[in-house]
Amino acid sequence: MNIAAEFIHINKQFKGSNYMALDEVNLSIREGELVTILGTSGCGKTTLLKLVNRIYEPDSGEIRLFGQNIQEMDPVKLRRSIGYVIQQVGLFPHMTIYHNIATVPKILGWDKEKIRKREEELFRLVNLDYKEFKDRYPSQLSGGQQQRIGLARALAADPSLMLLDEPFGAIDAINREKLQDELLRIHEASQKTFLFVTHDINEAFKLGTRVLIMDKGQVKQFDTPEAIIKNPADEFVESLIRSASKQYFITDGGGI
Ligand SMILES: Nc1ncnc2c1ncn2[C@@H]1O[C@H](COP(=O)(O)OP(=O)(O)OP(=O)(O)O)[C@@H](O)[C@H]1O
Repeated sequence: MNIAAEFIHINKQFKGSNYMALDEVNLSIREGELVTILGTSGCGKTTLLKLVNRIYEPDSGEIRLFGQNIQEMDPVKLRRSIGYVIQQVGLFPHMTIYHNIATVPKILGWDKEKIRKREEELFRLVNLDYKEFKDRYPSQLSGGQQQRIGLARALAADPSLMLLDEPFGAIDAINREKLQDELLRIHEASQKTFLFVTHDINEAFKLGTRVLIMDKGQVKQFDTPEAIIKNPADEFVESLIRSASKQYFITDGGGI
């Protein structure tokens, strides 16, 4: 299987800070994986994502996407080739849902018919009725619906990599479960590589094909949910698992 993203000796320390936001991070992520990134507040999860779309630059080290060093890529083109979903959604308030989703396809020069077909496909994918929602403005949608549109917009130009930073963090528990199930379905259907930041342990273990556990800028463990539960790498990982709700760790089947 191809390698989608590689982090090679990545270090990052913010100006004025006396510790490393990322400390010697080495990772290799395969194409098609849904990697969840889990850790305590301030451990470097968001920084790791923002290095991938070059909102931040590392102090040292190299990041490769599909074999290409991102330092050698034009940052604007790079960002257009990556889907990015954040907790605050970030839809343009003065644009209809249709035009929000069409932003990147328009920049890429798609014709109207191609955009319309893609929109219909995306609405189906995120489970919203095209006719009902396309002409609404973001403020006329619930938080969960907005986040679905955020997801659709990020997927619009068929990016090979999706970065998701706590996308469901502000959604109530019931809708959050639904969105998680939809995300799993979308990932399965798209076979794209997803990097998903969360501080919710249940979410990380439910969604991740592999879970990346971080603490103080360092990778503590990177493995499948089952392997982490069976063999936590150290006390930090063990205590994280212990602190999780019983939902995914103690079930009738005895596992996740
Ligand atoms: N732009 C910045 N300038 C200075 N320090 C920063 C900046 N961005 C992040 N940091 C610091 O780097 C460290 C890692 O931050 P980061 O946002 O990556 O953490 P996180 O794991 O995503 O946390 P959370 O779960 O709370 O969002 C923190 O100590 C944070 O204060």
